[in-house]
Amino acid sequence: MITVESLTRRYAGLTAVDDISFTALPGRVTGFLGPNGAGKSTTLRAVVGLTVPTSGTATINGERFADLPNPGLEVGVLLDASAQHAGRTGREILTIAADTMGLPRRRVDEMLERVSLTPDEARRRVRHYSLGMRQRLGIGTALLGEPRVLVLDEPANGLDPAGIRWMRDLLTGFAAEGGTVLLSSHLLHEIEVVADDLVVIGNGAIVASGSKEELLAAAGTIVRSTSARDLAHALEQAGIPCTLAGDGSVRTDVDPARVGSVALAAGIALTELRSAEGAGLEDMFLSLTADTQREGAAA
Ligand SMILES: Nc1ncnc2c1ncn2[C@@H]1O[C@H](COP(=O)(O)OP(=O)(O)OP(=O)(O)O)[C@@H](O)[C@H]1O
Repeated sequence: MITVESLTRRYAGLTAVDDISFTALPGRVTGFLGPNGAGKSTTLRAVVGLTVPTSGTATINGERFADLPNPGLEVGVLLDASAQHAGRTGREILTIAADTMGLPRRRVDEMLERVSLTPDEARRRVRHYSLGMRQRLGIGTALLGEPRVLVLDEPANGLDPAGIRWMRDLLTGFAAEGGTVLLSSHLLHEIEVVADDLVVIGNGAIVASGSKEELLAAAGTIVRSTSARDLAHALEQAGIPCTLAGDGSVRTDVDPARVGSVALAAGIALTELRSAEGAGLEDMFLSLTADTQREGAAA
């Protein structure tokens, strides 16, 4: 289990993460989503001890990462697949990791096979690896110590379609055996398929968290008109809070019938009116983060 409690991280003049709390539970895949610069990497780095919080805590099974005696046996981490030493071969990287964790060398061969790196690829230097191969090696390093917790930043990055499916099966299988997975991704379809729980962050603050089903069901109404601004104004005049999403739609928590009657009374022609339920993660994401999206703000 990963527990983040009142975590704040400030850099000179900027609060990257502002008093956030959430948990990633065993047996579940928790997807961590947010627009560029929202604070995802900062949070994941704090969880694995690479960033010191300004205040608050992040713990893995109740312990701070820095206090874990042999962290690789408890938590597998893949934050930046390109951060591996480019001059070493894939096999050398896994061997060094196995030695550091006190694992038998045979684990290296098992892991190369598990992440589908061939003996020939394992002998190549990492600088000659494709992004997808680096990602596989990174996953291999993360899984080497058979940890019960995984923390992954954009794990599907660079993988081909078969690789993405492989990663998906690996993560759901890991959670099905009781493991805890916390992963960030911009690939919303991937998150939608793989995640049980979601934590959505915008501008350093949590804007939503809960089970995927709960969050997708509570998505409200999506409406479009020839002028989104006029529609938003009419809804606000009628006391209905709404947001202008980055894709030009207007989102609100009230039901479609109410929105339709306000539009009719205001003489606004609608081009789309529907319940957001079932609209999927992308719509939910855009509506929740509308205030913090660069494109949304520009629009
Ligand atoms: N070492 C640092 N020094 C100063 N500012 C930083 C540092 N690391 C992150 N930031 C700032 O903190 C904010 C959050 O960055 P972070 O990398 O956590 O976002 P993110 O959600 O991972 O974004 P992306 O989706 O683009 O990867 C950004 O404004 C970023 O510029």
